[in-house]
Parts: sequence; structure tokens; C-alpha cells
Amino acid sequence: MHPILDDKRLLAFDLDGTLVDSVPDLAVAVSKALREQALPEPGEGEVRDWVGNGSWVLMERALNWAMGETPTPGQCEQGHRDFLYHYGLAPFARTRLYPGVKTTLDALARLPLHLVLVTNKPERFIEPILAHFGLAEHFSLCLGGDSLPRKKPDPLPLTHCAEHFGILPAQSLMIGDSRHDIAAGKAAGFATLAVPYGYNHGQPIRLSEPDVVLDSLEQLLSPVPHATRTA
Ligand SMILES: O=C(O)COP(=O)(O)O
Ligand SMILES: [Mg+2]
Repeated sequence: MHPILDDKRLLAFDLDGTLVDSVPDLAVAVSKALREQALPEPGEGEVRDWVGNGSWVLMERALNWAMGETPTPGQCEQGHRDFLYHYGLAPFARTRLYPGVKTTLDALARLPLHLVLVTNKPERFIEPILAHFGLAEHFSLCLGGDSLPRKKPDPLPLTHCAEHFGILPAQSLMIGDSRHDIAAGKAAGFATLAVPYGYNHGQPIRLSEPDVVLDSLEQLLSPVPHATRTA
């Protein structure tokens, strides 16, 4: 096992950009929602940079891009409703697990560790996506961006998980792809581990100074941190 796991009892995983490459399906739903308002449709490259603060902000950014001006709350409301509808029709049609995710989670789930999932994605989409990839049983608690009053980068979802299992923040690790994961982890007193392949608004995740950056989650299973870079 990687040394960062030595004293850990709780691992909190981000979903989008960490476990799954979900942008292809998010981009389809965003495009369909914009099409309903006869607005231009973005490519996956644009959508990739808008993901990270939950579905409302995703649609707010998409509308801003498509309209060339700040959308009204009513336009955001409508766009968000349409996005949720279309994403709900196909939340994993083109979504893929990143390499090594399944074998890593299978191995970690056999250890005396609590695995939890903390995403900013709406809670309703978590179970269908995890079940599709055979990962629904791996997590003992899953929180979405709408599960609690505040989402990442606020530490609340992480402190909630630690308190739920009676585990100290110092014995907990946040694993994610975006600055919101690292900020939430640090604010909660968790150790932080980042992957560089996900969605971080086009910025290198190293700028957030996580404790560890791993190119693949599979490196968590390696006793020698040969490919580990301290940020
Ligand atoms: O829904 C989002 O904006 C991002 O979701 P994540 O927290 O799983 O990366
Ligand atoms: Mg993410």
C-alpha cells in the first residue's frame, strides 16, 4: 500500500474526473438543455472546464457562454431543470471508469477502511452510476452536492463523513481531481491526494498543493511510491 494510507481509516473519493470520465454525458445534457432555448451548443472541451461546482453552476456557466451575458435566475432555473431531465435519461451512456479504478476500489474495499463518496453532483445520479460500474457496494456513505446545506470546497461533507464514523480528520484522506476537493480536504483537516487527469477548470492541480499527486489511483496499491510526486 502507498505510505499515505498507513495511518488512515477513512478514504473520501470524489466522483467526476477522479473515478469516472463523465464529461461526454454531461456535455450531451448541457447541449440538449441549451438547444431547448435555441442557444449555441458547446463542445466537450468547454464543458470540461465548467464541471466542479455542481449542476446549477455548470448550467449557469453554460448559459453565460451561450448567451454572452449573465443569465437571469429564471433562465438558470429553466436551464438547470432541462439539464437534470436530459442527464437523468442517460447518466452513463458514454461515461467511462478511469484505468485502474475498479481494481483499486476492489482491493481497498477488502481492507479495514471506510470508503465514502463525496461528489458535488446531485445525489440522485450517484447510485445509478456506481451501480452501472459495479461499485455501489464499495462505499458505506455517498453524499451529493445537494445532500447537505453546503458542498465542496466547504469542508462540511467531509467533516460529516468523519463524524458519522467517529474517525478523526487526521486519520482521513480526501482523493480528488479539483481544487474544490483539495480545499475541502485541507479545511476539514484531512490529508489530500490528487489525480492530474480530471477536471480542474484547466489548471494544474499541483497549484492547490495536495499532499500527494498520483498519475493513477492504482498507485495507491503500490508499496513503493516510485511514481509519487509530492506537490
Ligand atoms: O458535479 C460537479 O460539478 C463535479 O462533481 P465532482 O465533485 O464529483 O467532481
Ligand atoms: Mg471531480
